[in-house]
Amino acid sequence: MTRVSRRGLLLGGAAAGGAALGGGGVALALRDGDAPASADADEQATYPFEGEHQAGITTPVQRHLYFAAYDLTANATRDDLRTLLEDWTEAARHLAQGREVGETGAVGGSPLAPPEDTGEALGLGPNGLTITFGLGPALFEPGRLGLEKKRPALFEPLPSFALELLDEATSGGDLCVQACANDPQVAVHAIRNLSRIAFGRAQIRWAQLGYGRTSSTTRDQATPRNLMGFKDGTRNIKADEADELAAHVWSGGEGQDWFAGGTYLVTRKIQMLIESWDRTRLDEQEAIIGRDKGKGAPLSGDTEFTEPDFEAVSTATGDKAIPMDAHVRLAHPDFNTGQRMLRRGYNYVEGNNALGQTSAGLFFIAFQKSPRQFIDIQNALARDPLNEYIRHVASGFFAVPRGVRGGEHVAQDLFA
Ligand SMILES: C=CC1=C(C)c2cc3[nH]c(cc4nc(cc5[nH]c(cc1n2)c(C)c5CCC(=O)O)C(CCC(=O)O)=C4C)c(C)c3C=C
Ligand SMILES: [Fe+2]
Repeated sequence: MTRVSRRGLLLGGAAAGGAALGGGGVALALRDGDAPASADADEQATYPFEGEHQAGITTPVQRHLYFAAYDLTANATRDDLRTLLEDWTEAARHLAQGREVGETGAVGGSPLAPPEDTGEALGLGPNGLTITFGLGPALFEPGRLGLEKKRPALFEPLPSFALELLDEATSGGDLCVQACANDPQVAVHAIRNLSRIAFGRAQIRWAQLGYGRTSSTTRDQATPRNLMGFKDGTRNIKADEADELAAHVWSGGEGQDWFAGGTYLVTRKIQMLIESWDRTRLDEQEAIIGRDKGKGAPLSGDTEFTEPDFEAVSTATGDKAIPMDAHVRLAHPDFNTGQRMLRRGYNYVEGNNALGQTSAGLFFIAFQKSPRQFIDIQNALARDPLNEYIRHVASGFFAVPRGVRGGEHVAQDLFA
């Protein structure tokens, strides 16, 4: 289906049917847990689309995100869903290698017909693009697509949470696609072309652009900062922690074989009251998070990666060094029956509102084997003083099927 690699075009080479990147060994194929080591390597990186689990979960977090949720058209059938996932899988296999969509790509077709590929990624490398597909709970509603008997036991809509102010129009969805890449245009190109492919079967319900990762999934990546200025992702689950991934991220299927090796994806658009935060004393900011703002160490002391000591007492105040309601205490596995999650969020900035306040925040993304992990930790955060400075304004919840192997399409066993 794919005509030519985008890099092949940049180098002036025709590469019909060739490797992901033409031009004398410029390709940099990485395993899912490996991070590229330079800017050029970032641009040339490719991650395998196929694997035991979908890419874009443990993959070293790329710099940009374009996330889209889709609704099936009102009269779409189970067969429409299956063929859509088939077509999306085929396109994603090629996009992940930095190749154009369609037989004739962006400029190789008839001048009398619209091009098959939209073309804005011509000349850009693969940029480590990963495409991750998810299914929304409404697909399993009785009487809708005949999939009710295939619903994983834990896949119920999320409950409502304290203080959230969700916008329905930018929440939920029947399907989701997470595109992550080191170049924003590459991520946007992927979603745009997948949306074209969906035409007549599904349309975008909401989409979110994110920049500046707010977590790391490998030890090679420095911990990035969120828009509150704090290092975020220090204690995230890392790609090489196989036992932690098995314990907290990969589902056993809940009696549904098609879902074994999958995971649940929760997104939360969390608006930050940036201007109020910026007028808050440094020591108060640090007490709210429970970590030092400079190096990211827990307030109990030492370095970023030192385990927090929740019993340590501040000699200055006689109180607990990490306050009883600090974010990192409330979210820590020790106080949440050992539960953890793999976080993979991004910053977002969307101009200003009518009051001149910055419309910015965290597009929180977490993968977990059970929705309970998110629910319990989010409930624990109900008394987080951080809530004075944030508001959850949108929510997404999806079942992410296992990865595909040669010739398969995403969620193939769902239709068996
Ligand atoms: C329900 C889950 C979580 C939401 C929502 C959430 C929002 C949120 N978090 C920060 C900033 C930080 N979070 C940190 C750690 C951390 N946060 C969660 C969960 C949620 N956060 C967890 C599970 C953890 C790790 C706890 C642990 O195992 O120790 C940190 C510290 C650095 C780190 O470990 O990542 C920061 C900083 C913001 C600003 C925010 C909402 C806007
Ligand atoms: Fe957090």
